[in-house]
Amino acid sequence: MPLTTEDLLTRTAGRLVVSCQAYPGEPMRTPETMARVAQAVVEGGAAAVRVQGLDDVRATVGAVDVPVIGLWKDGDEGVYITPTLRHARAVAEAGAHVVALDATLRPRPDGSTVADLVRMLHEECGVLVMADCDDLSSAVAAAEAGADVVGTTLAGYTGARPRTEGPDLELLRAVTRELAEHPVFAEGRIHTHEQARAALEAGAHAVCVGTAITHPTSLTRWFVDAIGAG
Ligand SMILES: CC(=O)N[C@H](C=O)[C@@H](O)[C@H](O)[C@H](O)COP(=O)(O)O
Repeated sequence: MPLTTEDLLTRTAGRLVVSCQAYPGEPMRTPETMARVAQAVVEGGAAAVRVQGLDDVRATVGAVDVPVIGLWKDGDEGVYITPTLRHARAVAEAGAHVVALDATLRPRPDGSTVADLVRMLHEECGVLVMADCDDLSSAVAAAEAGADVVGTTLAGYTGARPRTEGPDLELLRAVTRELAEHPVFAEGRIHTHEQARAALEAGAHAVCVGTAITHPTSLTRWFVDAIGAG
């Protein structure tokens, strides 16, 4: 049975989504490792997980019983999060319940629009869509295009907004106010419990945390820097 928007929203309301990603060349970058990390965060109470790469999606879908938000990062510049129809279809076929994709207003490499991607994912693949946005206008456009969930994922990474030290709460407030009933996931630079609570207070439907839970190299570096031991 495919996941419905209502199922996703019920399961994630006021809860934590955890992004489990390792980066190219890193020791933890294997699908088996990320699936284990996903299992570990689900044991801790994660309501859904977000994973990158087709093999990670396949491994994780078989390992956890929570919704899996899948994406395919192709490169690290420009539109790289599930950039084309081909990438989006592949993530859906790998088993993701929700496909996350770049929903900024920048042109996509295959000339597709967010509306094209949403239509294909809903009608042909039967999966949900998380729109990774970078500012208010892209969030409004993604909601209008029919994305099931809008995320603040790309705020601070495209030049549309300054890169705030923590989450971009100003944008989050503006998006939740403007979109009213449309669900918004707060994502990006949420590093503390207080920031997670503040994101929910700002109107987020759910909070997605990555680095501060699943990236030991960064966590270690933060401690090393804090004690001046680098
Ligand atoms: C900008 C971009 O490519 N963000 C990616 C999106 O999938 C991931 O690298 C982030 O880790 C994720 O968004 C979670 O954010 P944070 O790790 O800050 O909690």
